[in-house]
Amino acid sequence: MMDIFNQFLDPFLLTGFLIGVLYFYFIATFDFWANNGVPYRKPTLLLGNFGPLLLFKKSQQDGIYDMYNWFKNERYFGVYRVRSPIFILRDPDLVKSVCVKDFSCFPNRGIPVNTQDPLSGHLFNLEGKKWKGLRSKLTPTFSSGKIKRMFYLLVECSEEFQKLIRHSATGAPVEVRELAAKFTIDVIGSCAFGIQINALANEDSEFRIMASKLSKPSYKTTLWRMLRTSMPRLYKLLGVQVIHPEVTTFFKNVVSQMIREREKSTIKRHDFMDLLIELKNKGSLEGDNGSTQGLNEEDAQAAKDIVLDENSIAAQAFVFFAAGYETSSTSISFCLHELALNPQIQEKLREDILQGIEKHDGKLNYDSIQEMKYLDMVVQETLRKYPPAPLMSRRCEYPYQVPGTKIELPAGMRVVIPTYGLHHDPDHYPNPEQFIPERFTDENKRTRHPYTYLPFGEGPRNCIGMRFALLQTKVGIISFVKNHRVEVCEKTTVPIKFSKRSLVTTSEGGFWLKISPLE
Ligand code: HEM
Repeated sequence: MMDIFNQFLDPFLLTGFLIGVLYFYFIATFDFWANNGVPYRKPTLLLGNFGPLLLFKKSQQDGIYDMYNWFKNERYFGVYRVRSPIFILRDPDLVKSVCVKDFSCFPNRGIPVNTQDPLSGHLFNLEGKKWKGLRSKLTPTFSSGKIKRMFYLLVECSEEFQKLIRHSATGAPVEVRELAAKFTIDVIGSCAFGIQINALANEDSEFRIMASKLSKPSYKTTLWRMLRTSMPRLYKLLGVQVIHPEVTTFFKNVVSQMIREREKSTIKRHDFMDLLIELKNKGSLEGDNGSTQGLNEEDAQAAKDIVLDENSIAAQAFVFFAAGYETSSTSISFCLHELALNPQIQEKLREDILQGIEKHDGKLNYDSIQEMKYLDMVVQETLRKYPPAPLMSRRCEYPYQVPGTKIELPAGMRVVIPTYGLHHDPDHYPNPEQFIPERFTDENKRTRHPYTYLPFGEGPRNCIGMRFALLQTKVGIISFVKNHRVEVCEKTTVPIKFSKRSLVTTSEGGFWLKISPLE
């Protein structure tokens, strides 16, 4: 007996045994799709079907596009991320079922979160009743009325932005993403945190430093993210903090200081910080009895039960910043890139913008932007060709029979909506690589399935900041195009190469363009 035990302790045998256990652990799930009659591709040990993405050989956009095209005639297919099966939808009717019709089965994204992180309790991460309560509470802060009152803050930032654009219009190549990011950092800083950051003027602004820590993930955070999807239990057990502690401390301090200042002052700025503080102190917004309207009794109670304390305000302001600054600045940059490649579209856009401003006594106001129809089409086409979020995720909360099939997804299954694949499918968008704003005339939109266009997601879990995001993206584009021409230069990359590391769709080497003032 002792002999067998000693033999087992032999380092070679022990290593062999452990390798065997690990091998069976990693392949144990690999028959899941075959057993369920779902089309799939043979996965690779340790990486599943995500090898090129996990090893940074491909961008998320290219990876999703390839997967989407593996099964051209199917409504759905299965893949493995490391060892976890994931169900991917191709049929827009199924997207509608998951996001809207059967939302009660898919209310959460299923991205593991470590709640030890003080900023983790934000809307994007929360689940179940906590999410529903907070979403109902926050929705009125994004109403068109509230955003209209904030518009003057966007105009202030746009004026600073135009000075910087004028300064950069020397005819030499300019990296426009850097400029656009300074603008969106200023806008979100001003509207969400209530402070004038002045990233546009101040190269060393702390907000800019924190923003770059957020958008450029280090090798360490990338590895943690891999662990999060491949071994969520271990990830939670280790209590890993994906957000850098320095970033957490910074945002928490900014918010506590702001709350203290605002509570002493009687001046209203009408920004998100004012609204969040009002929610903290009064439970709902003045003149708004709608935050619990349309909810059943249980959900209305959940909304009332949500108490916004200082930590929670910091977490919401943080997610508005994290979800809003880079998505909008890259959208502005992609749009400028396309305008430089398509001078006739740029000309038509400028006319639309100048006419809109002229109609409103030469002023850029909220209403004039709503009337710029061609601008809206250009922005929609930009978000189609370059959706900032290339995919969306949902988790099945209880066994779900996929409509029109005999397939039953078990509780816990991740379902992915491949936004980038749908936006580049020639069956929905002929010549998908061409930039054609006319795809978004009312008439053309009516000819398409609405669930083939998903830049802001869909259903009750869609982007709460959509209205604000569109507004700041449009103000950013207007600031450029109104008085300046953008052109390609020797440093412009055509076609764009997507970054292999970034979670948000962006170009690998930046967006280099030439800016010149209009005569
Ligand atoms: C062009 C800019 C933007 C794009 C393309 C975008 C896109 C998205 C997408 C695709 C989602 C996930 C939707 C889903 O799962 O169905 C999302 C969620 C979210 N976005 Fe945005 N976003 C943008 C800007 C903003 C801004 C400016 C804010 C805040 C000020 C914001 C706040 C949020 C929040 C809080 C969520 C989570 C909502 C929830 O889970 O209830 N986003 N966004």
